Amino acid sequence: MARWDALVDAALASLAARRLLFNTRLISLTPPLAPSETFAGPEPWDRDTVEVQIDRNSLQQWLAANGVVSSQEDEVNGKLVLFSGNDYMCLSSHPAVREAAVKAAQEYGMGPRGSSLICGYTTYHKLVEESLAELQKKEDCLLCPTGFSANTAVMTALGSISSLLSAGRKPAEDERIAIFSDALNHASTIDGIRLVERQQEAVAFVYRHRDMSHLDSLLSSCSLERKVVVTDSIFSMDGDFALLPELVKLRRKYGFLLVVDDAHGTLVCGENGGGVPELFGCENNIDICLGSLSKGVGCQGGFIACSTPWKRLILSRGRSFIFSTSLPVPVVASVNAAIYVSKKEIWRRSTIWEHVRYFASLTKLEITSPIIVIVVGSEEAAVSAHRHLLRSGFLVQPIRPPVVPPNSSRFQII
Ligand SMILES: Cc1ncc(COP(=O)(O)O)c(C=O)c1O
Repeated sequence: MARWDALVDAALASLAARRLLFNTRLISLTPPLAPSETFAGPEPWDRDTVEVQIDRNSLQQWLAANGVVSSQEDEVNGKLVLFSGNDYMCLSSHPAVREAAVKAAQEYGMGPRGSSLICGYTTYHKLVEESLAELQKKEDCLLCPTGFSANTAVMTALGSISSLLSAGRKPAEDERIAIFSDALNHASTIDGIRLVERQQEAVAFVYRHRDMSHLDSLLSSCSLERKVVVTDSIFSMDGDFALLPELVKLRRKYGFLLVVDDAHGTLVCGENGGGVPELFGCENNIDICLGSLSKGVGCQGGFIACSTPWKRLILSRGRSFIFSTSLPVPVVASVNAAIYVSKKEIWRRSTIWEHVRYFASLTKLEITSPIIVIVVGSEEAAVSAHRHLLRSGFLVQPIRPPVVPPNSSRFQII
């Protein structure tokens, strides 16, 4: 989007003039070797990611929580099958991922502990940024401590454009950024928007969940020029996809900046694991694609894939990136190994989708993504079903108000 490119360039020039344009400072470490072994199908360790041992006291406490009185019959053997984790690809327990973390820890401990702008950015971080940029078909990428901080960093950097271009005064109303956000976006996006609203750098418009005609009417009646639309790619509480092709059409019509949080799609969706943008073939029409490294990648951290000028702006103005310690080297080494494995063991991705189809055929529910949501209604019904599931050996966390609206308590099965 030419308009946004010009705005980012102007913001960067303003930062440069004030000597506030930062960059990461590379600490040189010997690059990690490629993992020694990958596998043609599931192995026993894959079970480690979906099975946990719970001691009897904890289990009693879980059962007793929420006012439910537990009883003798509540004694289960303590081994639970997890349906509440986000480790879609079962990569967290992969030998290559473990080995990479161990090796890096032995060689470097946790690595230099500081913000990436001070001393926390190493050859390992750079390598992972490069492979994520390639995966997301973007020019560049920035690693962040978490997916949450990636979202707030993007929002504060966006908001800073209004301040930087308003020559030292509070941005006038027509200089603010109009952020259009899906009603069911993740808390990290919402908090990021709240921050920039508080700074009077942006005005937020919340459109009804996936309602493109509502978004269209909000966009057409908004006189602010600097428009941004932000959406999750898969909504974690409903398990449905953002309508990316329709958003791309609206982007063409209005010239807004499109920001997608692909936290649940990275490695999971698309032929190469490029996420929901790859699934819909619209990577080139998404300006900023961010995500989490704690879900499909099975490790920890967040990333922002974008153009180099955007990266420069975010690392100079994204407060949750600047003022936070960078990811430890063993974690980054494990992310590097996980991405490598996901390219080699493509059966992992197809297995997820086989499971989705199998679950749909068993339950006859209309299921479209690997986040399966079963709405049970009242909190009491959810707590009682949760207890029943626990006693049957399944850990499926109920999601209740205020996270979801009253009377729509549900199970999120991942
Ligand atoms: C859509 C979405 N965005 C961002 C996040 C935050 O990611 P992280 O756990 O890496 O902070 C989550 C995690 O729950 C999420 O579901």
